[in-house]
Amino acid sequence: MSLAEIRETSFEETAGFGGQGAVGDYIALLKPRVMSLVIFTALVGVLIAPGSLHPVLAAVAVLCIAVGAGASGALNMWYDADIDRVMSRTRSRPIPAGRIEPGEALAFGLTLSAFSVAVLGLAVNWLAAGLLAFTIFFYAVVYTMWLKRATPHNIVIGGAAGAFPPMIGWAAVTGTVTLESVILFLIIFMWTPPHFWALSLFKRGDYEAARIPMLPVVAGEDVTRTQILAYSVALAPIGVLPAVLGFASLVYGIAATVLGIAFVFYALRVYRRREGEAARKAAVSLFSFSLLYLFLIFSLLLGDTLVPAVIGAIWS
Ligand code: HEM
Ligand SMILES: CC(C)=CCC/C(C)=C/CC/C(C)=C/COP(=O)(O)OP(=O)(O)O
Repeated sequence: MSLAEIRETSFEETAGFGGQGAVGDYIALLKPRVMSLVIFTALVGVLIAPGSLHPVLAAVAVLCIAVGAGASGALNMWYDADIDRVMSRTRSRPIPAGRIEPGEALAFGLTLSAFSVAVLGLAVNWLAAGLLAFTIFFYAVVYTMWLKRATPHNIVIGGAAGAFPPMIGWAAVTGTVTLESVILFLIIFMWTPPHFWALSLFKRGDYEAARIPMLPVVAGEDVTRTQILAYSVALAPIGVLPAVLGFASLVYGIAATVLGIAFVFYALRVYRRREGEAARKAAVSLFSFSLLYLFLIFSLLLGDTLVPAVIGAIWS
């Protein structure tokens, strides 16, 4: 996280300086920082998929995924305003802080959702649009309205929503869902639990106060540490699969192996350091590294496609 969150400040707190319902508050409803990585993974899905999509349509596809992702963030904030009001990390968001009316946020989220799905379907293809609609529904309804408040497995199942964007990007170009796009999905799916549980270890008090059944609250910190390690150990080889299956290079394979080992190393530190400031620092480090890991894995996949293309263009 931006370490802004660790410092108890957030983008949402800096937004809204222009007064009630200012543009900055509407941007904050889109959860721009979290969504930036979501959008990057979708962009990589578009750029590495085989086949050709006109560059303008490719840009439209990424824009629609970005708007749809932001819209689902706004719907999440509309529904979660009651618990966001209780948690220190989220209480300055536009709705709990009273800068945006809940009804306005709902209308904003629904309008952008419908707009992004319709434009993607009309301009690109309806498989990608259907996947986008499903992802928005999964995050805003299945995760936010149901799982988040119902079960400590909320992240594992609900996290699937965050894993769809590269598959949507891939489908925008190819019109299909293939093994390659399923692997991209799996990487993010296995990455999400350690990403979030690391944060929840040092934000446990917030979730307790809001009565959200996150794993450390319900099962305890030791179980959470074991789960983090288990998912990290599973993630490391899945991150290498693109090279093993032949749709990424040896360079990618070596780099993904090193990154996977580093991920397990950070998870092991969380597992071993259980007390006081050392425990908190280990969890913060794993959370920060999780963001770097996903960014680098998708950057490497992009490099695999772009570098040969650029070299080819220079030589020809
Ligand atoms: C259900 C799944 C997920 C949960 C519960 C979750 C939860 C969180 C939370 C609570 C934060 C703290 C900061 C904030 O509110 O801005 C955060 C930060 C972040 N998450 Fe996740 N996350 C999930 C999935 C994802 C996915 C799939 C991505 C990207 C592919 C992602 C990317 C990020 C980024 C980039 C940040 C840092 C934001 C900043 O700089 O402040 N997250 N996540
Ligand atoms: C294309 C598309 C629709 C993409 C959506 C991608 C997606 C579901 C990303 C998950 C991001 C996230 C912050 C989840 C946490 O919600 P939370 O409510 O637990 O976190 P909070 O407490 O910060 O609100």
